[in-house]
Amino acid sequence: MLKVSNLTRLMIGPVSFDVGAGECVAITGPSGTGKSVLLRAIVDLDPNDGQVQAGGVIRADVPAPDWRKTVAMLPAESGWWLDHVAPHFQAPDRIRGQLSLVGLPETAMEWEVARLSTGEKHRLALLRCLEGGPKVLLLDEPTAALDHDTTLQIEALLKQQLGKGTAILIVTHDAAQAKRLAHRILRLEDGQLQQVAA
Ligand SMILES: Nc1ncnc2c1ncn2[C@@H]1O[C@H](COP(=O)(O)OP(=O)(O)OP(=O)(O)O)[C@@H](O)[C@H]1O
Repeated sequence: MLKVSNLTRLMIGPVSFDVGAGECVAITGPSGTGKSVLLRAIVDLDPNDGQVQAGGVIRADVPAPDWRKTVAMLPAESGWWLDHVAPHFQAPDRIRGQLSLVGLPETAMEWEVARLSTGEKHRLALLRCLEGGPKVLLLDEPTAALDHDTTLQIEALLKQQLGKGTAILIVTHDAAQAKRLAHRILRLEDGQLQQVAA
């Protein structure tokens, strides 16, 4: 589903790897090694070299906004540019019914952004990422701000996505989470990816 070939950006690469439909690959590695830089390069937020394809779409052939409909990224810090939650979604009424999947009440759609906790922002941003039905999800420490039970709830949602055939590349420092979710674990160190576990 996701095919990365000879990608280079700053201290990374060239790296090549695939993530299949319905497959979850975890990226681990020391702090500052370039895990977020790698995700940002794949989603084409920063200049980089190499070829990236997703679901048969070649990144170089489509405008960036179309690419990001196919490959959606949840950054470590999500962006919020309006005062309230609802207008950040394309179809807030439809998403309202999904808030319980991330442990939030339906009223959260009406909340002011200024009151959101870090974990609430993360959970809402994940629903926002999923709204467009991306084929590939890039997740940068999606549960870093969450308690254990909510983390498991988010993981259940991610497993549902995997069941639908979404490919997931997740950066996590949580070895137990990588074990629970990932089919393969890659470690990024010195600019290169090494498979560390099946
Ligand atoms: N635009 C940029 N220009 C130059 N250096 C950058 C840029 N963005 C990030 N870096 C540097 O690249 C390195 C890797 O950053 P990155 O955020 O990818 O680390 P990480 O592996 O995700 O770390 P952590 O686990 O702490 O989140 C850091 O030293 C960072 O300062």
